[in-house]
Amino acid sequence: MSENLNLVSSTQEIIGEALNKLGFDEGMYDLIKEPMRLLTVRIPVRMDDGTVKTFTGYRAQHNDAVGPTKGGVRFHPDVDVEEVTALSMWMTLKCGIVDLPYGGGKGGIVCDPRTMSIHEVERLSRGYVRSISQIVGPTKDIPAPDVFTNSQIMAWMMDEYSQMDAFNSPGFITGKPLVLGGSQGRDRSTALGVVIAIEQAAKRRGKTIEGSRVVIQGFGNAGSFLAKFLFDQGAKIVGISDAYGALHDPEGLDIDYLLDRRDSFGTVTNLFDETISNKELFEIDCDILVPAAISNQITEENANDIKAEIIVEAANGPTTMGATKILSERGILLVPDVLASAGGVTVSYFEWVQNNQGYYWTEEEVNEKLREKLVKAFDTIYNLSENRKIDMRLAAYIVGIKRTAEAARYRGWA
Ligand SMILES: NC(=O)C1=CN([C@@H]2O[C@H](COP(=O)(O)OP(=O)(O)OC[C@H]3O[C@@H](n4cnc5c(N)ncnc54)[C@H](O)[C@@H]3O)[C@@H](O)[C@H]2O)C=CC1
Ligand SMILES: O=C(O)CCC(=O)C(=O)O
Repeated sequence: MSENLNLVSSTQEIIGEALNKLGFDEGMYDLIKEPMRLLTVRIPVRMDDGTVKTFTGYRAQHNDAVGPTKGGVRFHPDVDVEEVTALSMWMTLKCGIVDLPYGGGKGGIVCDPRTMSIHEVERLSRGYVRSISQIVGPTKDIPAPDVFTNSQIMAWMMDEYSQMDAFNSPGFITGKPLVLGGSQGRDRSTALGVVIAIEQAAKRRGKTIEGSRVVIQGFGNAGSFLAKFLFDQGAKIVGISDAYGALHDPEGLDIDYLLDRRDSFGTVTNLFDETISNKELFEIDCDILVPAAISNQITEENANDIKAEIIVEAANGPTTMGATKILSERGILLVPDVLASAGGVTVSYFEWVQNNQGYYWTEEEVNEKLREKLVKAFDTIYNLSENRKIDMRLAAYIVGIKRTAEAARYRGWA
């Protein structure tokens, strides 16, 4: 039988198991198994050549029992309703794990910004905000960056919303440039969160970052800052990739050189003649593996080829359920996405708090608060997984879904 690659049904399965272990009934599962709101929009955009092209976009709001929904917007050709739905569910789990007063949301547009001009991307970004404006807002649903979106796109989206609202609304979106109310540290927060997760995982295995051999899939916002942090702490980055291929050097890649030369979409392999495939990247001999690109990369097909002792998921949904089981049986410590990649939304929350207060913190304050939340979450989830003899993904789902389920029960929704 071929394995289940469906992101929604595999997420539903673990959520069902987590709710069951927490003692909630079928009614709660029925409420939480799908987004409460899911909007599909068609966005006409005037292209530079004068023609009009219509794009499809989505915004999923998984559950707002705890508070407004929160989550990024992805611009990618593979975006579809299944992916956006699963991503919104994972955001609920992340917010629960790091104890933020939010539910999960996520958005996406089916497009390839790598083939569009900057003006076309701006018109598309503004059109998306107009299309979803009725269901989003600083106290309803707060977007942020994700794959192939960045602080410039957040700035256009914030401006469009502010123009419609007729007053400045910095709290409408996070991941903004600093001059528009962005937070210190938001650009590197996802990577810093992953570093904290790696530190904690390494400690449990008697290892340190210094001297470890690391492979990272993806060299965008998450992957490139991560590579830099680890490189500066004395790790050897022996493999790195982008959408077109991968680089491998057993002696360690020169991360500063790669950072200098990469483009804004995290592409770096085009600079080299000798590359390997993303598939081969996962087979490289290393101590720590970090998928930091797209979903369904570690499957039953390649889980047995992985050499790393620790896997920390910076990407959303990189490992299938079947592969999670294989890796757990092989004794590999897998730190799941909903914990390891929660640094981004944590600092997004800090950004929103600062916008609401109109008072801004230093990068040291931001990083200290981020570390406190992530170390606490890691300890709770690791200890739960050890005590109950379950993998860290199920432990993370139990911790992550609890607050939403309790809030829904108090509200009388289930
Ligand atoms: N940016 C953020 O704050 C957060 C991002 N994440 C997750 O981290 C992952 C990476 O996101 P970002 O770094 O923000 O995106 P990005 O757009 O900055 O970089 C994406 C990277 O993935 C590579 N990539 C794209 N398609 C690929 C493919 N088919 N095969 C292999 N590589 C491919 C790109 O070449 C690029 O290097 C995603 O799963 C995202 O959802 C998770 C939490 C927060
Ligand atoms: O920063 C945020 O609000 C959301 C980040 C995000 O989309 C994610 O963690 O996948």
